[in-house]
Amino acid sequence: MYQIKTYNAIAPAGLNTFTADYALNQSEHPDAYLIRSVNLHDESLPTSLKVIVRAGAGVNNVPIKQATANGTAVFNTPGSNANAVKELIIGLLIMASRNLLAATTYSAQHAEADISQRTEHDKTQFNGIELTGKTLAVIGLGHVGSLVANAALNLGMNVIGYDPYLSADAAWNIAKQVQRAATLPDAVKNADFVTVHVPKNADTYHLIDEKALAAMPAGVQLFNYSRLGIVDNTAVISALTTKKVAHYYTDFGETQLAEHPAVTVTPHIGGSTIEAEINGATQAARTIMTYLETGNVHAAINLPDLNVPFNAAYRFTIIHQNVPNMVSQITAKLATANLNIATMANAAKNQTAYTIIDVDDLQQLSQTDLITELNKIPAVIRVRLLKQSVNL
Ligand SMILES: NC(=O)C1=CN([C@@H]2O[C@H](COP(=O)(O)OP(=O)(O)OC[C@H]3O[C@@H](n4cnc5c(N)ncnc54)[C@H](O)[C@@H]3O)[C@@H](O)[C@H]2O)C=CC1
Ligand SMILES: O=C(O)CCC(=O)C(=O)O
Repeated sequence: MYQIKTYNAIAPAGLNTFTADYALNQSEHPDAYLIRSVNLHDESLPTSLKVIVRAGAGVNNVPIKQATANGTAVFNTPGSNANAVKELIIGLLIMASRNLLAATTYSAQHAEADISQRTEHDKTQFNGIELTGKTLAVIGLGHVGSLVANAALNLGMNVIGYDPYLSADAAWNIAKQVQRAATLPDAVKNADFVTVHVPKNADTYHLIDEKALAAMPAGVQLFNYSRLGIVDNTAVISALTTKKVAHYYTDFGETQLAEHPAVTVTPHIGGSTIEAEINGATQAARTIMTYLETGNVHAAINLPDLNVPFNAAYRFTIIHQNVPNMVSQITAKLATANLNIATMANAAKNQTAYTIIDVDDLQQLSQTDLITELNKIPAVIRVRLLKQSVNL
């Protein structure tokens, strides 16, 4: 039985994806964590933990280095909530352009009997603009940014994208009418609206700072549905004071933003739709099952892709440092045990490498001995022995 520990509210419809071989929240020694936004940075990871899957996109709440050192694979569920964020951004763009917040607040405050006459007089103060023909800068064109860019094009907006690290796969998703900017200032210099959709990391901390704000035209409206810290809130408050920025919309509240009349804060609800939560939990459960049962890896944060059909009786999966001479040391251990290798594959990502070795004959006695021997190789981080679940 595999043991799963969940954090945060995980959609039950997604958890139902787990087969009867999986138990939820029943053990102090979990094989897997299925999480959303819980901050794991201050927790020590148990040695039993083989995989962490974040249902959602951002993994800034996961201590990746510590996980890798523990031999724990880390995944997210790319794209599972991107449509939810896109729809919210489009909703906010419409809200921003039609002064909907002020207009509905007015109506709530004027419920008197003769309101209809007064409304006809007062409504001009809520005159809006149309999005068609306006310019939107999209910073980060991954799963969320590409959907936002394409939807804004469909509303008749001019869309300028900036993403210096755009993957070839992600580029396929972007409509050709989205103009590519070579620099952040180029992307934002004519923007009526700027929306940021990048991961939080050392490079994106304060990506939107005083300098980036200075490059925007006066009266720009800014959206941060990525993470706290990607926009320098102090710089934004100054820019709001000088009316450089007309309004700031964000999913990430902070004391200095509270009650500012030109700031709208939503409580981290970008991915909070029934559909997105089910997508994320389902994708996370599938990722956990694939990794625990086959060791195969696709799009992990800290391991290379390695996908080998599991056709043999046994499989060793070995996470190790990406240093010379590892494969020969590993195969030497198997040769000493007189084992014939059916299939072997190896790949590396940054400082970490991953090796899969399939074998058909493995005596019960030699299993523990071999795992002990493989663990003795200095750069080995974690060895797992998987058994084929169906009889071959
Ligand atoms: N508010 C919410 O509830 C949600 C927030 N998010 C946040 O949005 C972020 C983006 O989500 P996805 O689009 O799904 O991720 P993604 O990984 O598909 O796309 C991120 C894109 O940002 C680009 N990028 C990285 N550094 C950049 C930089 N310095 N300048 C410009 N582009 C840069 C990458 O090349 C990539 O194309 C997540 O990391 C997460 O923090 C995502 C989903 C829900
Ligand atoms: O609703 C959630 O779990 C947060 C979504 C999010 O911020 C993300 O996917 O990065």
